[in-house]
Amino acid sequence: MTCLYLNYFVHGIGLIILAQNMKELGDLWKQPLATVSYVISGIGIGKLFAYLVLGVLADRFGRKKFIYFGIICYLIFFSGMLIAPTIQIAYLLAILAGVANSALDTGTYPTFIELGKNNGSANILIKAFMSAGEFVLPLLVAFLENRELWFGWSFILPTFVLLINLGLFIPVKFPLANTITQVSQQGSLQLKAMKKNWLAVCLALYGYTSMAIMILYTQWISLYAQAELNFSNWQSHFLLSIYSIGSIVGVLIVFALLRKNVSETTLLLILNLLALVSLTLVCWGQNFNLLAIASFAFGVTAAGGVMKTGLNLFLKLFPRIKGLLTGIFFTFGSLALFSVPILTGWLSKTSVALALRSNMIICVIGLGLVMVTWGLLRNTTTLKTVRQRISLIDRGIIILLKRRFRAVDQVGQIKEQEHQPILDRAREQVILQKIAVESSDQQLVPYLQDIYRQIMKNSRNYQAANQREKNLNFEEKKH
Ligand SMILES: O=C(O)C(=O)C[C@]1(C(=O)O)C=C[C@@H](O)C=C1
Repeated sequence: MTCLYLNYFVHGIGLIILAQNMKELGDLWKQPLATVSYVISGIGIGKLFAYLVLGVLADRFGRKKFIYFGIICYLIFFSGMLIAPTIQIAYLLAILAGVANSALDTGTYPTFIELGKNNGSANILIKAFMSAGEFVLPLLVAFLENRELWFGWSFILPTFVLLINLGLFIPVKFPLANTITQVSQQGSLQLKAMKKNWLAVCLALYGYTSMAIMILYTQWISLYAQAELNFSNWQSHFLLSIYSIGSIVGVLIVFALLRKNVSETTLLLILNLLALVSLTLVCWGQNFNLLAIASFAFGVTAAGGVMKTGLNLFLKLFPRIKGLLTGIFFTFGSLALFSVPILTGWLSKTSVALALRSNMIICVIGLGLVMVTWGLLRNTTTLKTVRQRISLIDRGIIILLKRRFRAVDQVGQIKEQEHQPILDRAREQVILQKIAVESSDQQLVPYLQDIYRQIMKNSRNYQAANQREKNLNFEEKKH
């Protein structure tokens, strides 16, 4: 299944290749930056129209065909971009890249689930391969620029990888598409319809902002560093690469925290807050080291799995329509892919700084959405959270019971020395009486008393067993 991941390495490159070559493509097509930015928006358009349709079709017709389709579309995109005779054709090719992305996603994600593997870790690996692509490409672009080599090599590399991957992919056998999805009630939220509607709106919009924040950043950071801060070519592209490394680190952190049962809403809240802080530093800092650190931190917090965490939360809200929700969430994400380049292209006519800094507004809106979500979900209980609480209480009870058994054992020893019987009805009666007095909830008294009868029965058995064992040891020593 390596080829499924390799596709995402290429996809990571595809996401930023136009933005990273904006100047060169502008020269090639004899168009200003803003027009190249419009072309980039084509990717979003492609995804926008393809996600829901391809998602439904991939469920029906099997996954492999759609991954083939994705690879072929990407091949046409990467190789065609260099020879696109007009800006319109370039736009069509960008749309094709968006379609390729949707086809890969709708084919790959369900496949991982159908493979029965831990899809959490598969998702992490997908993201890691994507980030690897996003990491390698800016370095390659900077290398080509510095050596004054043809920028087109950055398009030839992914074409080459795709061709190799196609060869690897042909013999791969796919699991049968499993159309029955189990509805997991675990973790489904018990909320009022009104609250749910608001949450759905917030989270769908979060699909937009969480994607927009990343797209805007990757599109403008290198240009901003060059144009506004006079950073060298290498330094400017490095900022994007270090952001990609940050995103990989972020994915690992989010993965680890979610496995430790940190709540999704808390995680989203903290990450979005930190993303805003690091973005502020990037937007207003001047020093390269500071920007590099802030860019890394922004990668960790804004591109390290927050979008996926938002989606997870969304799916928990309505566990019966996961497929549709994934489509809706990614459609909102695609809206961002499509609209951000257009809006920022327009802003860049004023200044590149304005284009980059507009990300602050999106970041604040994203944080607002997460805060509303957090507010709506506060005090709500899920099966998972209540069970977590019970497990914690049980841990405490076990510690106390262990102590009780130790004390009971001591009583047993004293009783044996004093030749008293183990059973002491009077004492048991006192204990049961005390429970009735001490329990603030009278309804619980019979249940508590029953539990204590069991505890004391087990105490007696434990005492008897210990006495027997002691005597046995004593007999053995005698012989
Ligand atoms: O207090 C005692 O005599 C005990 O042995 C302890 C204990 C208990 O579990 O609390 C156990 C058995 C007796 O019948 C009464 C009480």
